[in-house]
Amino acid sequence: MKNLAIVGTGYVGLVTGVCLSEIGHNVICIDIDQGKIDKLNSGKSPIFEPDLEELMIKNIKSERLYFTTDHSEAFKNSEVIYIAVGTPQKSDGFADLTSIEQAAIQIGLHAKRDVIVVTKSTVPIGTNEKIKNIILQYLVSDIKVDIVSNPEFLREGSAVRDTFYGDRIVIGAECQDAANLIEEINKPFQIPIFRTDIISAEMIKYASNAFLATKISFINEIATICEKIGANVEDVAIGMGQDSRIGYQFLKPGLGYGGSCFPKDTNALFHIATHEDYSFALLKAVIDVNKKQQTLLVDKVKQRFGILEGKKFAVLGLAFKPNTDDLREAASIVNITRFIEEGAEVIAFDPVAMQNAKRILPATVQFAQSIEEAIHGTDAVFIVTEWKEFIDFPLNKYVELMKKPIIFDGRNCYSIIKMMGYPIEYYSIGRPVVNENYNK
Ligand SMILES: NC(=O)C1=CN([C@@H]2O[C@H](COP(=O)(O)OP(=O)(O)OC[C@H]3O[C@@H](n4cnc5c(N)ncnc54)[C@H](O)[C@@H]3O)[C@@H](O)[C@H]2O)C=CC1
Ligand SMILES: O=C(O)[C@H]1O[C@H](OP(=O)(O)OP(=O)(O)OC[C@H]2O[C@@H](n3ccc(=O)[nH]c3=O)[C@H](O)[C@@H]2O)[C@H](O)[C@@H](O)[C@@H]1O
Repeated sequence: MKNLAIVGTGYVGLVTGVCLSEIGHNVICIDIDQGKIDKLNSGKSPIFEPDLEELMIKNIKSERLYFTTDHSEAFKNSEVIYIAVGTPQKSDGFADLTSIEQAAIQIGLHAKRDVIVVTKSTVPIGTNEKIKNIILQYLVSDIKVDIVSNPEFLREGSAVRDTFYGDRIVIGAECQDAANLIEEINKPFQIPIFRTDIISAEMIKYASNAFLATKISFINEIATICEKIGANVEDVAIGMGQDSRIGYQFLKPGLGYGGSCFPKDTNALFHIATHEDYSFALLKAVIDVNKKQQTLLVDKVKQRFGILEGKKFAVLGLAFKPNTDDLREAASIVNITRFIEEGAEVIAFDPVAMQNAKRILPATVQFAQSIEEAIHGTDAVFIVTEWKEFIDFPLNKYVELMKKPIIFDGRNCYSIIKMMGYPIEYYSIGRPVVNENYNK
């Protein structure tokens, strides 16, 4: 059992802190956001993540999990300090390392005993070395500092599960004693550990996200061709995935990838390559395909209606994926903004992301309290996030409640065969249109 500090209580920091306390460590989480820390200290999670709050409360009660805004208090007894602050995209495409640099300065100023600093945040190649240099530059106490890169692979919406059942834990280190200690801390998770040097660990994270993004853009391109030739992309993906070298995962076509990571990390890796005088042409294509994919439904609806002015649209799903309240780079934002610009009226519904959405979406967007309220009297429904509620929603209700039942499904929630049994015009991604122009 070790004394650990985690800097940053966002998706990664909070989940990491809670899970490390659950396997027996003493964990203190630090954030500069007083509001977040107050909320955490009152037993409430500031983010929606399945199982997180229950596990958090359990470990607070067991006195293994604490929250503070005071770096000096948090670092005083910590043998290991994890950095899990944000690394958002800057306007030039590179990662913004301001929070990382701040965290490194605070470690330099406040660490009081020999310490291993573990970087969980996704950072450009060479950043761990920079972190070490900043810490040493600001170091007040006479202590030894080692750096370990331990990139995070969890997904939002299944973050707790991913932490307990991940495929691998990557540990990049120069000092083998430091790597041994991080391995020992993680042992109770019983997840295979892969050890390497720091730079390779940094690259593993970017390469993994870029590869997953490539799979998504690839299947989205195949989906577009399927629409043109009359094939069904879902069958194509199954037939491809049966080859274990390809696999089924991340071959789900839709409105492209959103979220806080794939868009920023693909851009960051592209810029890292460019900085090294290499044009990463494949990754550039992945990024371009994704941009086009996000607004595919706008093209489809314009083709169907001509002009959108005066139409009333329901948008089901605002989060960038189900089981999260996160709207960062969500397809809902670009689509809704385009609908409003084109003169349509928009009423939106999401089971958990509406509070966050109200801060981001144009002020004219209306919000419904249920699917029924959202779709009532509308000219078309757009499914942007594949929440289970939408998948399970009785199809006859679209027929009953909409002006004329027309669905543009950006996430292929319903089977084509099932849709054929309803008088609903149904446009999805990479599959034949059902009842085309039925209501015209
Ligand atoms: N969100 C995700 O699913 C994943 C994110 N990552 C990476 O992990 C990193 C963190 O991402 P998120 O958790 O999504 O970020 P986030 O934006 O949700 O949280 C970051 C937190 O750090 C706090 N913070 C900033 N500077 C601080 C400082 N000096 N001291 C203490 N707290 C400070 C902020 O107030 C904020 O609460 C990023 O590099 C991201 O790319 C990696 C894997 C998954
Ligand atoms: O670095 C990160 O932050 C994380 O980024 C992703 O996790 P996340 O963004 O939470 O969610 P995903 O499930 O990967 O979905 C990302 C986006 O891709 C889309 N997607 C995913 C899979 C698919 O087959 N098709 C598809 O369009 C989703 O709708 C979503 O918009 C990775 O899956 C994690 O391994 C990684 O740790």
